Amino acid sequence: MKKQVSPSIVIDYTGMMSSAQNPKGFKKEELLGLQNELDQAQTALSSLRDSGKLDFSKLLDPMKAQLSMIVEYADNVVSKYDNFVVLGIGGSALGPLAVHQALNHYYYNELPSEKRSYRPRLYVMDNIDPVRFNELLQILDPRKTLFNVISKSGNTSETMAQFLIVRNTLRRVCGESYAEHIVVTTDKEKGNLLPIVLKEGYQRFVIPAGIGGRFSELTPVGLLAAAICGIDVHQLLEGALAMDQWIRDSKGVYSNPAQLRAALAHLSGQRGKNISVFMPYADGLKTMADWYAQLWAESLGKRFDRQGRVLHVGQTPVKALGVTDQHSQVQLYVEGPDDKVITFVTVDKFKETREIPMDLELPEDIQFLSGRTLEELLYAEQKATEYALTLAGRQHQKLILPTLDAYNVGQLLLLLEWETAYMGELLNINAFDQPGVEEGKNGTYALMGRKGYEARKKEIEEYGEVRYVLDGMI
Ligand SMILES: O=P(O)(O)OC[C@H]1O[C@](O)(CO)[C@@H](O)[C@@H]1O
Repeated sequence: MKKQVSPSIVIDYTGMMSSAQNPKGFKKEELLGLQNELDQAQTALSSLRDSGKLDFSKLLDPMKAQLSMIVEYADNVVSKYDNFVVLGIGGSALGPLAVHQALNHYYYNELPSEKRSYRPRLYVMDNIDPVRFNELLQILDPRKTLFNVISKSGNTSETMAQFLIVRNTLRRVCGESYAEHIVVTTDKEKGNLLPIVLKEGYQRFVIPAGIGGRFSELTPVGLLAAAICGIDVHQLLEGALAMDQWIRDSKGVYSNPAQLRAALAHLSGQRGKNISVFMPYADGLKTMADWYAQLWAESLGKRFDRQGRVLHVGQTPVKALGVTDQHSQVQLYVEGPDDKVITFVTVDKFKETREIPMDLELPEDIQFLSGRTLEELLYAEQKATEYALTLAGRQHQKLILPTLDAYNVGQLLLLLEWETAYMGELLNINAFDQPGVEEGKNGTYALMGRKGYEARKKEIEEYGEVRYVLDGMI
């Protein structure tokens, strides 16, 4: 008997399919034509999961057992600190940021303490721009701040640099108790951060070995920051588990949401749509687009297939925001090259409503706004954009969240993670590594003088001895 995941995200893929307005859309049979490959993908992913190589899914349930520890720690520290600062980059920052923005008050940090239930403000320092870094430290009192250093590898230069600066400041300001202001989330056994953690006695949370950074939001990476802000982390996991089960238990492209989304992405890629636009119509989901961009780009942008043949695949993810980008990007989406497939993300019921005041004196041409709501305007704009794209023969689909709450955000995260895994199978690539990033990391080590990288340093310094530069000399 079929079970309903409730309340469930709805995937409306009408705009991808052939219709009177857009005959260029896919026919139902085209998706069914991928079913064999999707079935093979499902079998392959299921054995990967059984063998501990798909832990973003497998460890979801066990993560529930760790939640009480995370929540207990969070509840114990919240009254001691005014600020909670995540230090991390990539998957160690984008997830915490996305969930924070989706589920907390949009101006959470500006709220008076009682409106935050006396919980700390949350900052996510995901870069090493010296101005931003200094300016953050200028506005925070280190004595009232808890820093969460997050690094799966424990080796990332940016995060280590942030950590070293903060540790120095804390030592100077807080003296012997400095270690109480640092909590580290990293691998259980590996990395350069771990020996320091063990030596200096910081509170520690573990990122499971089999979960890569961009798949790690529903581990202590994201759950701790969420629990600190009072987000319902149980519901976040419940939503994720419901989606996980839906995807693992359902068969066939027209039943399985990850198969459907991956199949649509794959077919559109084959038609030369090399760009995947992620366009939420909710400001709370703006940074979800950043999280999705890393997931899609690092997982699927690959030079080789699994047999080592050169492919150079991967759709470029583009982050957009409705309705803001209707006044910036949509012209290009409607009339520019037909190389994009657009995913709208909408919220059926916003947690707030706002009426536009009734004013019968208004000039006739803006009377239509009078007495309506901002959500009505937003929905109308989204639908109108969809229609304009359809008329222009552009493909699009929509993920509809019933509400923007922890349960549905958990579902959304898992859906996007699973469809990425499926897409990796369809492309016959390894979706879980990122060799292209390593080159840059090694180059940085070399240029910064890390031991063992001397030859690389020489190589980089000698590269481009002839330079082409326009420098304003006249
Ligand atoms: O959590 P870590 O190991 O510090 O890595 C941060 C990010 O760097 C990358 O390795 C490369 O961008 C990402 O995959 C990862 O999310």
